[in-house]
Amino acid sequence: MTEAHVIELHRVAKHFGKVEAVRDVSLSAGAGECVALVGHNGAGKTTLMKLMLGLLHPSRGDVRVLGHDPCAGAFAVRRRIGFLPETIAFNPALTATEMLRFYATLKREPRSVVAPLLARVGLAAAADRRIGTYSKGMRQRLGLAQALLGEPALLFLDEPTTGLDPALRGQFYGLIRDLAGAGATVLISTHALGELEGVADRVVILDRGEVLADGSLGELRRLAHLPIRVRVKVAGPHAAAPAWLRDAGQAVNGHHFDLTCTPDTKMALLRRAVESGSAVDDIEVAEPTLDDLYAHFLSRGDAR
Ligand SMILES: Nc1ncnc2c1ncn2[C@@H]1O[C@H](COP(=O)(O)OP(=O)(O)OP(=O)(O)O)[C@@H](O)[C@H]1O
Repeated sequence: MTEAHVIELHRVAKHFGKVEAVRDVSLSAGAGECVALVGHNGAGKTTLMKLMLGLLHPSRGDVRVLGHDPCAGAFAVRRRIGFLPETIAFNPALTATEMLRFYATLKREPRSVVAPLLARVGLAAAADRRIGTYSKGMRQRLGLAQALLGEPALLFLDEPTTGLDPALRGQFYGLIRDLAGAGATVLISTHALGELEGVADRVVILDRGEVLADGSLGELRRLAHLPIRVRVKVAGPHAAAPAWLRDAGQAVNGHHFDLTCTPDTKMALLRRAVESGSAVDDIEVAEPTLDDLYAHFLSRGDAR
């Protein structure tokens, strides 16, 4: 196995009876890479993760994880993998320390790893409280601590931020960035492309079991070539606005014109607005959001 191939899927398909959950998917991930699997409900994200975890056999194609067939179930490979499932149920009567010690035993890790791990996910102060008293965010961090047992080389996180508030989500992603920075390969599945800026090195957009797009957010933005929206506020009424603005823009509420441009024409448009002097009061530039990007690729999928 080379560094470039911590995960390698070649033309993988998975059928459940007549349901084609995954169709002809090829993807790879290298050491230290954080890859997001993004797609609506039923797109095939969990199925793909289960295939990589060796919990499902592919109907077709080849899956290699850390250089091995995950279905072989070799303990030496499994112990290098961490998994945070979409829903994880802990015994509410146990404390976080007791629960993690139990998981540490399963992974053949010493008990001494538990306290530092709980501190790492911000649960040191609550380590000896029963899990039944934990908030959703605390349970999620405990789930992450469980996944981090044994310093895994490969982490699978299935919709890890569902139900977390923005501050906790930020902390969670901070931890994930640190792990990837330390060389772990991280695979995150999510519905929310919008929260992946600065987190994922690569985004794989899935739809009905197929890969619609695979690249960094920058690459996907370039590929989509979505328009940039520019809103210009004029000093007086619409009719008194400079002629170029009345020709190129769409008049909206009161003193505004909406225009669109591309990355190539943006600066020329802004210069023109600035050169209009006191006739222009303000300029707002709205780059396409990640949600716009997601909608764009999904609409291309619909056109197939
Ligand atoms: N064990 C199974 N038996 C039958 N169908 C299944 C099974 N597991 C998954 N599917 C189907 O495969 C498709 C993909 O499901 P999967 O859970 O992988 O999607 P997902 O992208 O993870 O969705 P979600 O975001 O809702 O978790 C769905 O149509 C689902 O109903």
